[in-house]
Amino acid sequence: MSRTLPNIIITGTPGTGKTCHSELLAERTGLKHLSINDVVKEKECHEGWDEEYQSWIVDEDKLLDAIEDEVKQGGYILDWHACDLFPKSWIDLVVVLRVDTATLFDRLTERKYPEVKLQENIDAEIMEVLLQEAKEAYDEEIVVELQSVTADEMESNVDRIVQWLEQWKKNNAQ
Ligand SMILES: Nc1ncnc2c1ncn2[C@@H]1O[C@H](COP(=O)(O)OP(=O)(O)O)[C@@H](O)[C@H]1O
Repeated sequence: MSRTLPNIIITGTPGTGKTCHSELLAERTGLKHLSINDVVKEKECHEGWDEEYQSWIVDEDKLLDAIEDEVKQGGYILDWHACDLFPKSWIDLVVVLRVDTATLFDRLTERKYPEVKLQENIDAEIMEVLLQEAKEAYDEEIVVELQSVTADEMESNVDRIVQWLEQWKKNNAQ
């Protein structure tokens, strides 16, 4: 079944700006912002709470089952810190947000992340874990890496995605 609207993943290390970008993009385009964190919580797609990391232990199969019917219809912005679990056939664009270490440190400190989680996320950003994950899971030409340090960058990132969306609509017009 072909979609009349695309699905876009906005991913990156926690604190890179996924939620801010997703909300702004949803506002500008009418695409639906799907915060996977909220789905995990609300639909209980998890196997409990990890005290050390202060986060849910996600049940990926349950999560995919919970969103499959909606997402397959198209028009979703999937906002999450992982991307390689979503089937390739669901996804049209993967945006990987990036920030420098100092900025990420400040943002995560402000969020009062536990030390172990803070360090792990800083390391993941330095090692480009999410970018590699995205490139391995999807065709490289649909993976876009964007800087997300300043508000101006967020504006231009969202503008770019809006332009991409318009082009996608033209290419997929029936
Ligand atoms: N491009 C940006 N420029 C300035 N501040 C940003 C930018 N992106 C995110 N932020 C700030 O960083 C923090 C984390 O953003 P958020 O969207 O919640 O990240 P994520 O969803 O990736 O964890 C927020 O306080 C937000 O205002």
